[in-house]
Amino acid sequence: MKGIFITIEGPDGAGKTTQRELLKEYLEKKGYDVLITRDPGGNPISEAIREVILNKDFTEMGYMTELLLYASARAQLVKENIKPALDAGQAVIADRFVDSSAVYQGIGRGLGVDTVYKVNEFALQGIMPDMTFLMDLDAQEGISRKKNQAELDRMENEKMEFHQKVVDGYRMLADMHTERIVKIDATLPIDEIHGIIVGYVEKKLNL
Ligand SMILES: Nc1ncnc2c1ncn2[C@@H]1O[C@H](COP(=O)(O)OP(=O)(O)OP(=O)(O)O)[C@@H](O)[C@H]1O
Ligand SMILES: Cc1cn([C@H]2C[C@H](O)[C@@H](COP(=O)(O)O)O2)c(=O)[nH]c1=O
Repeated sequence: MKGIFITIEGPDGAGKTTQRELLKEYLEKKGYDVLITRDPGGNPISEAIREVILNKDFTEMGYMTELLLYASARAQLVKENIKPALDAGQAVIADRFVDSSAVYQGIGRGLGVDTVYKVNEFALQGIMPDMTFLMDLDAQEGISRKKNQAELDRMENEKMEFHQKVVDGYRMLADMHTERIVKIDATLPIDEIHGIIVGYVEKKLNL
């Protein structure tokens, strides 16, 4: 049996992790075996790559290096965590996936969305999300939600212009993939957003 793969996307601080946890609880109550994970991360190798990518001292990192490091972390995440879980029939909920690369590296860094998907083809092993929820929030509001502004990482430290490109890129991607990506107003209260997500998931899973 093949499981279901749900991703939660959006700019930094948009509420992705909050919604991932609530959806996990909901699906577990419904009897699903759930794996939650994050990209980059989710296993020791991908977490180690994450440390390198987000290190705020590595300001000299090239955009192509950045793209390849995200793809490497994702290759290990797919191999070690996501593929085995889906093969075992689990529900996988990931905080970010390849759409983040499309938007941050493809659009934000200007490498091009096609280049991003081409590079990631090797990492994905044919796996794409069944459903994606986009937490749609303006860039400034997302960054402002981060409690400790002194601890912003290398990506969060980018100029507001970059973060706004990311937000616009997500909106464009959602408009291009309405069959998979659901855009949600992330300024709504947490419970209301959870209710909207549950509505879509119930429909998809016939719950
Ligand atoms: N709908 C909401 N309205 C107001 N605040 C929210 C909402 N959802 C989450 N928050 C708060 O915003 C902050 C960031 O939330 P969260 O960590 O879930 O975002 P994130 O998108 O996972 O962030 P990151 O991109 O850094 O991983 C937290 O303090 C959280 O409690
Ligand atoms: C997967 C992925 C992520 N990013 C960026 C987005 C965030 O700024 C960080 C990840 O931090 P989070 O706390 O897990 O949200 O990395 C990216 O630029 N490209 C990607 O593919």
